[in-house]
Amino acid sequence: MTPDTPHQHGPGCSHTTPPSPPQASQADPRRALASQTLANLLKQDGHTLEAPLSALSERAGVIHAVFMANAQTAPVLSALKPRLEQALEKALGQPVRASFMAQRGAAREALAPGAPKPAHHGQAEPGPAAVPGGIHAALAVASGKGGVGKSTVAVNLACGLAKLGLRVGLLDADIHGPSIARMMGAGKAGKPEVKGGKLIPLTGPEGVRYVSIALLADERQAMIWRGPMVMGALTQLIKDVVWGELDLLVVDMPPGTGDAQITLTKTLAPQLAKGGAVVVSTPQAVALMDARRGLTLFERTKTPVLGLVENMSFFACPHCQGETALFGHGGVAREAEALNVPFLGEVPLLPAIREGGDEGVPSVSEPGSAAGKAFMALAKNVAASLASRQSQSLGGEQPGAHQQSAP
Ligand SMILES: Nc1ncnc2c1ncn2[C@@H]1O[C@H](COP(=O)(O)OP(=O)(O)OP(=O)(O)O)[C@@H](O)[C@H]1O
Repeated sequence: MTPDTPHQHGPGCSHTTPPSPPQASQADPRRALASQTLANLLKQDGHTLEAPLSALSERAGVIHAVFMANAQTAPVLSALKPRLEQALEKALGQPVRASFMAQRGAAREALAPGAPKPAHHGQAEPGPAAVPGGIHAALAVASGKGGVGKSTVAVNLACGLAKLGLRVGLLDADIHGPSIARMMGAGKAGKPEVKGGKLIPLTGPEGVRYVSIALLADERQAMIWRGPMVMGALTQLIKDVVWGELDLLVVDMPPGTGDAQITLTKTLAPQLAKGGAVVVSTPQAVALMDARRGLTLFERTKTPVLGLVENMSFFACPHCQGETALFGHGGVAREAEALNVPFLGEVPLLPAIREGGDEGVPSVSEPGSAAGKAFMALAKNVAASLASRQSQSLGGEQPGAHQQSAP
C-alpha cells in the first residue's frame, strides 16, 4: 500500500484501518504546487525531463516530497536537491525534505532511441553509440579491491599524461566512493555548469577535464544507488558531458568486478580497444588475489590490459630515508611475470602522496618530489604502452582484441 492508496476492506474483512501519518490527499493543492516547482526548476536548467511526484506527507511540521526518478533523471535530481528543497519551502511555506525513488524498469525507459536493447535482469547496456565522438581512446584504472590507491593512480596518470602532451579527461566512475573531485581540488572550483542539459566538466591540474558523481551529489551523502540507477548515472557521466576532443579518457573504475564494471567496459569498448586497462594492487597476497579477478574481468570483456601497477610498494621514511616493505615489496612485479602481463611500475608509500590527495594537488604537479618522480615514470611507461597499442590498432588489429605485450 502506498501512502496515497487508502486501505480497501474486502468482503468479510474485519481489520481496522491502521492509523496513518498525516498525509496530503490526492486533492491537496500542495501536490500540484510541488510538481510544478520541480518542473519549473528542470525547465530553468534546460532539461526536458519529468519526475512525477509520488507522495507528499507531513511529519513534525516537515513536508516530505517523494519524486519518481529513473536512470536518466537520477543524477540531475540529485544535483538539484538543495535548490528544489529551497524552492519547495518557498512555494509551500514550510520546511520541505525532497527525496527520490527509483522507478521500476527505469533503465529501459532511459535508453536512447537506437541504443542496444537491455540485457539480462533489465539493466541498461548503453553500448558504444552513447560515447561522444571526441573521445579517441580510454584508459580504465581498476583494482580488485578498494583502498589500494586506484583513484590516486588514476589522478596522477591523468595529470602525468597531460604533462606529456595528451588532451586528457578524467571520469570518476567510482560511484560508491567517489574521491576524484577532492583529489583534483574541486573545492576551489565549485560545481560544474549545466548547459542545454549537458554537463561542462571542470578543468583541474595540468588542464585535465574531469567529472565525478561527487560533484552532482553531496559528497557527505552515502552513494546508495543500485542497479539500473548506477548504470544510468555512469552512462550519463560519459555521454551527457561536453568532453570536447580528448586523446584519452582516464576512467577511475569502481573497485571489484560487478555489473557496473562490465557496463563501463562494454560502453567504452571501442575507446578501450585503442587504450586499455591498468590494474592497481598493493603487493600483499590478498590484494593480488583480487587483482587477478580484475584481470579476468578484462579478459571476459576483451579489454586490452596494459599492465599492473604496484602501489604502496614500500614505505620510504621521510626522516631517515630508509625503506620498509610494509606489504612485501615486489609482489605485483612477480605476479605480472607469472601472469605474463607487463609490469608498469611501482609507487612508494609516501605521506606526501596522501597529503597531495587531500589537498587536491596531484604528486605529478610537484615533479621534483619523490612522489612526482615515481608517478611520472609510471605515466611515461603507460604512454609508451598506449603508443604501441595505437600503432598496432592502426596496423589493422581488430578493436577489442586482447593484447598483452610489453610496453
Ligand atoms: N602511495 C601512497 N602513499 C601514501 N598514501 C597513499 C598512496 N596511495 C594512496 N594513498 C592514500 O590512501 C587512501 C586511499 O587511496 P585511494 O582513494 O586512491 O584508493 P582507492 O583504491 O581508489 O580506494 P576506493 O576504491 O576505496 O576509493 C587515500 O587517502 C590516498 O591519499
